[in-house]
Order: sequence, then structure tokens, then C-alpha cells
Amino acid sequence: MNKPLFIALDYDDQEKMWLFLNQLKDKQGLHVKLGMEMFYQYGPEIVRDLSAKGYQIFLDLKLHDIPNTVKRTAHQLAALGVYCTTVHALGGKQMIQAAKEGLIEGTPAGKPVPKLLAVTELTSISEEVLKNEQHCSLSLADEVKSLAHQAQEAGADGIICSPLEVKAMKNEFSDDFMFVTPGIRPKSYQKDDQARVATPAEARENGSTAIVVGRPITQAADPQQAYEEIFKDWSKNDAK
Ligand SMILES: O=C(O)c1cc(=O)[nH]c(=O)n1[C@@H]1O[C@H](COP(=O)(O)O)[C@@H](O)[C@H]1O
Repeated sequence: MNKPLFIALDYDDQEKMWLFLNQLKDKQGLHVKLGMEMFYQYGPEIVRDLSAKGYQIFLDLKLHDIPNTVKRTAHQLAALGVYCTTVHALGGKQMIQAAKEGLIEGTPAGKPVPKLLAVTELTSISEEVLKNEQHCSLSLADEVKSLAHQAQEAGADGIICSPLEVKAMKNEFSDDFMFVTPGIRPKSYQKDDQARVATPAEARENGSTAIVVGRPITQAADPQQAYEEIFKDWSKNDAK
């Protein structure tokens, strides 16, 4: 099976989102990421609508609050039947553990528990920002690795980081720990607000478990073609 490519559905209007999705072939089982912009407007209904159409959903709400609040929120999200969801690793181990408990407790009987991914350092953060604004004394790679270990110890199923950090730490984690990587940019595509980027092929070579791609597909003149090219680059050597 190919490793997932999550298309980030960062739209300000659901009509635009459906127009985009309806242009794509092979909708059944397509992996999509729904973030705050859509969820804050349309709520659980939009998740249920996508789910009913067979999309595999990554619900990216990046929870970051005290453990009790995160646990109760994760409990609510678990009922939506999404494939995975996110918290900020910087919320601490106790918070990540609480999120996991909330997901387990809130998942209806017989359904799979959504995978919990901890966002380490956002891919928009550079080495300079980490040092000068976050006053972190570690290098970006070491900070990401440290947060990844904390996330694993707290029960997360994986982390979000840039593909640039995966290679150096992957062998320190179990095979099923997920490294989900945004910050994907095909060669010659602009970085936009992303600081740490790599091509789909580099993400594959570095060992990413899944990639997240937004604008290079959603803003393309021909989204189907952009999706196919990026997917091909990402999944080149996978077994059919
Ligand atoms: O959690 C995420 O998905 C995420 C974490 C991160 O560190 N960086 C990051 O870009 N993302 C998300 O990945 C997507 C990237 O979109 P593009 O930059 O348009 O490809 C957006 O929806 C971001 O919210």
C-alpha cells in the first residue's frame, strides 16, 4: 500500500473545498487534512460530510491547553471517526497523555481510536526564530527530537515535523511511530510561509511516514496533475 499523502484543505469556504475535491479522480479513500479554518466555520458537520463520502480524515486542530481541557476536547473529537488528530507537543507530556486518554475514552465501541500526532516545532519556525524568539538553547533538530521522545513517552502515535529532521532520529523510535511531514515543496515551488521544506522525494528518502501538502496542489492551475506529480515523486519505489 502507498504511504498517505494528506491534501490540506485550507479553504475559507466549503463550496471552494467541494469544487476542488470534485475535480480530483479517485476520491474514495483519498487522504485529506481538515484544519482550524474550516472546522471553526463548519464544525463537526463538515467532518461527517467528508467521512460519509469516503475520505480518510486528518483533523488538525493542534490542541494546546491544560490537560483536563485537552482530555475533554479529545473525548469529543474521538466520536467523529477521524483517522488522526493533533496536539502541540509543547503542551507537555501530561497534556499529550490526557489527549490520548480522551481519544480512547471517547471512541465508540468497535471503532479504531484516532491516531494522536504531536506537532513538534512548526515547519514555519527557523533555527533563528527558535533561538531568538523561543529562547531555546537546543538546535532545531535536537529540539524536535526531544519533543518527539516526550510525545512517544506520553503515548502519542507519532509526530509532525519537517522532513529535514526525520532521518537523524527515525532509528531511535519503533517502526510504527509515525513521522508526518508538512513543509513539502516540489522543486521550483515557492516556500510561502514555510521555513523548513523538502521535496516529496526527499521526504520519502528521509523516511517520512506520510506527507501533508496544501498550496502546491490546491492552488495549482491543474490540481489533478499537481496531485499526480507530487504523489508519484512521493511514492516512487513503493510496492504496488
Ligand atoms: O499540523 C500540520 O499539519 C502542520 C504542522 C506544521 O508544522 N506545519 C504545517 O504546515 N502544517 C500544516 O500543513 C499544511 C501545509 O500547507 P502548505 O504549506 O500549503 O503545503 C497547512 O495546513 C498547515 O497547517
